[in-house]
Amino acid sequence: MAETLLSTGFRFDKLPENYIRPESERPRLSEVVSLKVPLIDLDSSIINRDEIVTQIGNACRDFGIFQVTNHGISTESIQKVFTVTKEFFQLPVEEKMRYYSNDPSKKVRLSTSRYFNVENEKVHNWRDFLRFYSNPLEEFVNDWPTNPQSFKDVMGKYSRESRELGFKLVGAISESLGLETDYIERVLGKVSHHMTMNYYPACPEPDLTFGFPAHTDKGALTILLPDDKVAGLQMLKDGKWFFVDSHPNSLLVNLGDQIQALSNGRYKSVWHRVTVNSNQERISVGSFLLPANDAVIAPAKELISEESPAMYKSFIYEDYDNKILSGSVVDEKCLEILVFWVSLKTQQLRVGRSWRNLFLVPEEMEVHNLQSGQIIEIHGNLPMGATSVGMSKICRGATCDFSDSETISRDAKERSALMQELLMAIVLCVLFMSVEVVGGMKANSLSILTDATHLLSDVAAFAISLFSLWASGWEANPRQS
Ligand SMILES: O=C(O)CCC(=O)C(=O)O
Ligand SMILES: [Fe+2]
Repeated sequence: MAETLLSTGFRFDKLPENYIRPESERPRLSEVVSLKVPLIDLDSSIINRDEIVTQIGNACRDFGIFQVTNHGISTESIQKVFTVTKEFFQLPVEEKMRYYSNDPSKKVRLSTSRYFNVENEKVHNWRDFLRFYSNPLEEFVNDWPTNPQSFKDVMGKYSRESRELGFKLVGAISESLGLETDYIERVLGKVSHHMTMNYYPACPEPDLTFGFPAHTDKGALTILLPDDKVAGLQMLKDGKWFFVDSHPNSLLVNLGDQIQALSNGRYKSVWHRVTVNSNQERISVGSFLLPANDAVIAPAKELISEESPAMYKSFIYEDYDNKILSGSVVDEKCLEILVFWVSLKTQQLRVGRSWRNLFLVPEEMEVHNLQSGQIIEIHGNLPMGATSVGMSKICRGATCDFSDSETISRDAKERSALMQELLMAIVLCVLFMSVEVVGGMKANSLSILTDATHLLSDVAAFAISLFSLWASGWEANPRQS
């Protein structure tokens, strides 16, 4: 196990084979430029609260990530968090290994790469991390590291402060959606709070790997202490990756999947990733607000209307979390699994049988009225350069059963059968058309020739339908939903 940790003091001069990403998945560092994300001053004695709420709402809508200043956490407290983090990763390996585990359900856990079991990964990421539960503090603090000595004091204080700040922000986010201030907090229930200390050592070949590959955060809200001296955090905006420029003494706030679901997709959990650096290590500390395991997450009914139907099926957070921890949605946004996908594929296709009258009539898609047990579409929404498998799923009541290879293949079979029928219709039309063209010319009959052109328009219509069916099998990605 120890050999998988990176924070051993050993300096590699070449990237080990099992960290090298395939060509198409590499970070292309030289092509990425910086982007300033909105910077919001939370001092309500200077700025009117309504204005703060509006700014937060705009940032959530347009970026899914923003920075806050005057957040109430002292620079000294933040500095101490960085120092403790650095000291922890500098501890001798044997000392750190007391906390090492590959089991993602552990409440205090040092590990490496992503959150899942590193043994199941094909390609690792250039990152070690310590993740620990932090709420209620009394329940978990005893199991936290005792070394460095100030660990419990510093991290206990910061976790309490950042959690409180998280709740304030969640309140403002609720208001910005036109909901009651405590709406999101009520839905999240007895919120869990986790902290993660990330350590990205200097990397010999940063162009070939990631510190943390593209992902969205699974919870409601993340408050991140970014390393403002060493760049690394990138976000996806309008299909392009940007380095996030962080303002000194500010905290980065990014939305997680649960806010995307609760807001019925008005706000998006932001795709982000971390790249590494050839001569400098990088540190960051995340503070994660997560729903209670039994919280039922669904789009707020106030945000559902005729024009804006429910985009997500309701689900129980624990099922969602288990799906992520299983590692089976690596590189995908798990939330997209719950999307009601309004497209030709989920609309009922009624196919007229006559070769002249073959047509596709989409029946009313009753997104709001989908009952438990009905098939909804899942589609993996992948970061650029990654590959995915299209998926379908069946939801039972509020919970969702995520296993669906059967439905995937049934769906693909249906599509392929329809495509064959359309193809047959096109062939028949072209045959008849050819006969009519030849016959019409021989008989000098304008009416037969006109009928042939009519057939040509049918062929065009079938071809468009065929294309639509084919395209409905494409998978979504961060650029195209
Ligand atoms: O290290 C960073 O800047 C980001 C880390 C992150 O995205 C996470 O812990 O979820
Ligand atoms: Fe993250």
